[in-house]
Amino acid sequence: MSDLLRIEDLSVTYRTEEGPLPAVRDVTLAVDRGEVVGVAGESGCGKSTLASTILRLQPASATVTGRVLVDGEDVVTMRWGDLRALRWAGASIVFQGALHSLNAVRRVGQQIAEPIQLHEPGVGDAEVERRVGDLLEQVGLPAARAKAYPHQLSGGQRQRVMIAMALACRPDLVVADEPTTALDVMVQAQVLDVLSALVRELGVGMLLISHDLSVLAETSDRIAVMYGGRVVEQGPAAQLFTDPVHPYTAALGASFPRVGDPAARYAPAGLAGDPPDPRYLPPGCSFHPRCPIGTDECTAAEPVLETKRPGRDAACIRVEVS
Ligand SMILES: Nc1ncnc2c1ncn2[C@@H]1O[C@H](COP(=O)(O)OP(=O)(O)OP(=O)(O)O)[C@@H](O)[C@H]1O
Repeated sequence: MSDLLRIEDLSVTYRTEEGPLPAVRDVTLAVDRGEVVGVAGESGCGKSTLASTILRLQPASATVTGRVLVDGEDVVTMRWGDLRALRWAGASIVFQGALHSLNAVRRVGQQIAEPIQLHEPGVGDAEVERRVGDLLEQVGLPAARAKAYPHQLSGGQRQRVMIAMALACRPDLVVADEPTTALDVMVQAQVLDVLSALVRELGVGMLLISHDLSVLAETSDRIAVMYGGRVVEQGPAAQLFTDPVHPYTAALGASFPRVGDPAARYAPAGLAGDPPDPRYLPPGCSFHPRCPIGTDECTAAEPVLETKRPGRDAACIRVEVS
């Protein structure tokens, strides 16, 4: 129970005009201090829903069951006052597309200072300025860039500013949802290196979300792979990438070239078809219609996530325990 983040049996269902849409189903996951846990999967598998629910930023149309414990406190049932205190200071989030969310008419230093001024009103101006300079240097930018406006920075530099903002109040936990997707692959790798090194150095825990398994293999300690709203495999990052247990992980890993390869693609090349619509999940294993080793047996029941090899969990009846 000492995990910084502990997600237990989390399910998130959206109300839609066409009926309930179960975006996240029975997810259990933990992140410790100084640890980077990657969450991988194709578009629509529930990664962003998971990320937003951790800080209770999910839309009002979402019904949440299960628990999201941050430092032992359940975010799902937390009172608003405690939730406000938690955001930024206890846990912060870097969103997908954050690149465009900086205010164009304010200097980036002012924007990094804002969460500090809001959450730590006792900190004086000189100290705030010093911390902003330190944060910029930590993310690999000169402190003097605090005076720059967003348009004076490159995409990679702006993303570094977003990371500095996320770290401004010294949170214990950072949730990063596709933080570098808009950047070219070389810059992506640099920004992620900075981010994961900082997380380890500062003892922060990070949940890093990406559709690209190779990116996660380079930066995470452990990885959870999602499909159809569920975790279908989890284990140590390097092993999961080089020696996948679940056929979906294997397909996902084979589809993405390593970080830095300019030929990076965004769809699993070896996999026919699309991920399922969560409203109309196929019976049994939701991956079976696309699975290279699926049989009729796979349609009978949804496979449970179980330990197949030491430290390696997968939800697939076609994989023997060994
Ligand atoms: N506000 C919403 N209302 C209804 N359905 C939603 C809402 N947000 C997401 N969904 C649906 O929930 C499912 C999971 O979406 P989510 O964005 O969490 O997946 P994702 O893996 O992060 O994909 P992406 O990388 O494309 O954002 C999808 O079927 C999506 O259409």
